[in-house]
Amino acid sequence: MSAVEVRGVTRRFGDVVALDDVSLEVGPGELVGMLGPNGAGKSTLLSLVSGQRKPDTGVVRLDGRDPRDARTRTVLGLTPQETGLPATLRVREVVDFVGGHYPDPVPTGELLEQFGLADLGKRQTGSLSGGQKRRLAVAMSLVGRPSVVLLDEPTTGLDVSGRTALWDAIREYHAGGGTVLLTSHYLEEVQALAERVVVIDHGKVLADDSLEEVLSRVGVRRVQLTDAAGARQEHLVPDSDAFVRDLVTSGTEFRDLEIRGASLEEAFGQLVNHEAPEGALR
Ligand SMILES: Nc1ncnc2c1ncn2[C@@H]1O[C@H](COP(=O)(O)OP(=O)(O)OP(=O)(O)O)[C@@H](O)[C@H]1O
Repeated sequence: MSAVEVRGVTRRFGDVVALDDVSLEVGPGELVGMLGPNGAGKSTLLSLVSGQRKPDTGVVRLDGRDPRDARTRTVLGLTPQETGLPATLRVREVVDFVGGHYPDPVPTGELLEQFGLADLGKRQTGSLSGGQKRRLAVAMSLVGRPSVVLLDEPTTGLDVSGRTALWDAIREYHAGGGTVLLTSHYLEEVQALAERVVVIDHGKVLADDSLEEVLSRVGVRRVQLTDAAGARQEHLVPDSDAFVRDLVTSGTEFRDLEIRGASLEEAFGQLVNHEAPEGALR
């Protein structure tokens, strides 16, 4: 049985089609990264999987059951994009409160230790830095020993060491058999963590495969050259051999030709800008 199943799901907000016939399955123990530009539909998808919203059409299952049923959600941990922590409650109190909703929570001290928050247990959450709040928000998603965790941009706003520490915590959870579906704007984050990447734009799944496979299917090459006027030009092309043949045939003057594979950012840009070569995507 899939940990997460989304089948033929459409969700509109007024005239906006946030999700357009989306299907996605995440198996138990998988770690899937969801990428897409602002407004692509990622958070909407997570809100359906976590039972906060209902699809207009289609089916959403969490652990084989309806996520709108509170009993289903005892298997779920969630870090939304923004967490409204009660400012006057202490860190320990907030973790105790969330853990109290689950049958077998991780002891609060243990969890705070794991997330480098042990010294902050008595602090009111309103006094935490943005990065500390973010760490607490991710820690809270794991307090109930969930089998599935949804993380919406878990490391946004964190410095490099904070990000690395959270990656380690996510990896540890995953190594223990946990299923993770996360969104990110950091391609390096998806590359560092995910085995599989789902690219969404305008409410549609553009690609769903291993990161390497997605990149190779995009197959973008970056060609740089200096033209007759001495200006450096850059072209992102699907077939650099054909591009150079055409260049030479056309008699255009150039020098200092350089060709290399595109970076992740460039490849992702091609994917979501619909500039990918015909047939490049599934
Ligand atoms: N409650 C709402 N009311 C109206 N429109 C909404 C609502 N929630 C989302 N939308 C719209 O649905 C689309 C998808 O939004 P969503 O938040 O799912 O995108 P996202 O991929 O998570 O973006 P981001 O990376 O910026 O978080 C957007 O056009 C957004 O404006």
